[in-house]
Parts: sequence; structure tokens; C-alpha cells
Amino acid sequence: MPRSAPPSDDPVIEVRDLRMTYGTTEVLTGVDLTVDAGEVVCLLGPNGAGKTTTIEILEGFRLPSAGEVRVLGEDPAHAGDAWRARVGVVLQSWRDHARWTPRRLLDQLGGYYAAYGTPERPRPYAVDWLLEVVGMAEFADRKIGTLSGGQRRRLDVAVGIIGRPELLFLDEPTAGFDPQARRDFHDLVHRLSDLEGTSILLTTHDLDEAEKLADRILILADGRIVADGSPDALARQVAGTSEVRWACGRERYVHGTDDVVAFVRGLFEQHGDELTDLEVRHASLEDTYLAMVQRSETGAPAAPALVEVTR
Ligand SMILES: Nc1ncnc2c1ncn2[C@@H]1O[C@H](COP(=O)(O)OP(=O)(O)OP(=O)(O)O)[C@@H](O)[C@H]1O
Repeated sequence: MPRSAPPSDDPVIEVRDLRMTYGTTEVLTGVDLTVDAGEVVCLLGPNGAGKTTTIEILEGFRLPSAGEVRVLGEDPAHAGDAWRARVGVVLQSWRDHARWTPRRLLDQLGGYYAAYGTPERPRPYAVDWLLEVVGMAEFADRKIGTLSGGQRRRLDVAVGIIGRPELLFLDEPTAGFDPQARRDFHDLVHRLSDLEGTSILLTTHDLDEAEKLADRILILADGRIVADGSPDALARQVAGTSEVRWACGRERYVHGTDDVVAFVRGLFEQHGDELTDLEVRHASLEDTYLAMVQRSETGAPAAPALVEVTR
């Protein structure tokens, strides 16, 4: 596939004060977020926080109660077919056309996008290439109805990107994937982002996946975005971000610190040759995430992720 033109400077997604109420329940209470062209942004949040609601509003499948939403420069609620051809959506498990083969389905769907191709961004992707990159080449000519859950999920991804989208929405894309399929999928996201310049907004509950894929992480809790930054930048916002474990003779110790070098230097000065073991663990995205969500729920400053204990 040819490399696409470099992304423009305009944000691909701009959301201001987005609100969503179901009945009397206010699920989104003022979401502000921006996604720049070419970014991979991961939206995290507890169950029921409103991630799917937010994504569906951005996809134009759900009308918000209030707020300003621009996706690729348009309001998704009123955008037309040309806009939709530029946006990729991976929906939950493809169940239609059980007697068709993945190749035929992708051929058919790809045909709809041809009219929206441009010299810089020809559409759709070549079906053989796509079948290969989503790891479906060996199932390409099987009936869709006979595919396993994980194989079908790969087909969902292929269906979502056949039109060579500039912006791709992925709502829990790897749920049900085995470790190999998950790794293949991560490679695909990197490929789309690095080689195609595709902007990607995804949700996941797998923090390891978020850390691997995201340029930037957004945490949605209590109806709004409570944290926004790279995994490293978020970790630095949480106090006591590293854990030092050491042993002196038969005694073992643990201490949380945000200045590992100074602390370890002090340990050597104090114990020198008596140290028999030393291990440093930096706060994981999970530590950071849990501290941030806890802070938003209680309104209190994030508790140090690690507490000092001995033995
Ligand atoms: N059509 C609807 N009618 C009424 N309430 C809804 C509707 N859709 C979602 N909700 C409620 O809105 C809240 C947010 O749901 P949403 O699916 O957006 O959360 P989520 O963050 O994607 O959750 P999860 O991580 O569990 O997938 C939940 O309390 C849910 O019950």
C-alpha cells in the first residue's frame, strides 16, 4: 500500500462540554477531549463510565443531550456519506451473511468505498492485502457462519478498515482474542498508525494493551475526563510512584518513593555490603489508573500508590 499524505494540523476530534442523560441519569456531565491527526488515543474508565456512549456519539450513532462535537470537521449527527466513508467503525461480531466468505464480503463492502477514493488516499484497501494483515488469509474462503469467535472478531476489524479510514474507532477490539491474535492486532494498529497515518480512538479494559498502543490516555470517570496524558506523564502525577524492595540479611523491606535514585543511594550509604537483594518497580499504568479513578470518585487527592511497610 502506498504511504498516505501526512496528517493535517487540525484535530480530527474536538469535543467540548459533551453531556448525555439517559432518563434522569446524567452519564456524561461535561466531557472535553481532543484527538490530533495521527494519534492513537485510548479511552479508559470503569464499567458504566460512558465510554461506549461517548464513542457512539462520535460515530454519529447516538445523539448527545448537549455539547459541541466535531469529527473530521463535521458534526457526526448530521454528516453525510462522504464523511462516513472516511471513518472506520469496528462493530461487535459480524453475524450477517453467514453463507458468504470473508473474501466476498470484503469485496462487496469495499466496492461501496471506491467512489470516495482520492489520488492521495485510494479506497478501498486491496482485499488480499487486508486479509493478510488481519491474519485471515487462511479463513478467507470459509463460510462466515463456520468461523470461531476470535476469527469473526478479526473479520470485524477487516470490515471496519476496508474503506481505508482516516479515523478509526475501536470499542474493546481485542475482547475474546487469544494472545497471538492480540499481538497481531497490536501490530496492525501500529501499522495503521505509523504507515497509514490513521488516527485511532479505542477503548479497552486491558491496561497493558493501553500502555502498548496509546500515544495518549484519557480516563473517563464520574462523567468527565479526569486524566489526559501519556502513560509516563500520568504516572508522574501520582505520588509515590516507585516501589523499592530490598533485603538486609534475612529481613525484607518495601518502600514507596518518588525519588528512587536518592533513596537507593541512601540505602547503600546506610547498609552497604549488608544489602543482599534490591529490586525497583515503577508504578504501572494500573497503579496510576486506580489512583486516578479513586481520586475522582472520592474527590480526594490520590493516595500514595505505595505505602511504607517492613518485612
Ligand atoms: N440506551 C440506554 N438507555 C439507558 N441507559 C443507558 C443506555 N446506554 C447506556 N446506558 C447507561 O449509561 C451508562 C454508561 O454506559 P456505557 O455503555 O456508555 O459505559 P461504558 O463505559 O462503555 O461501560 P463498559 O466498560 O461496561 O462497557 C451505564 O450506566 C449504562 O447502563
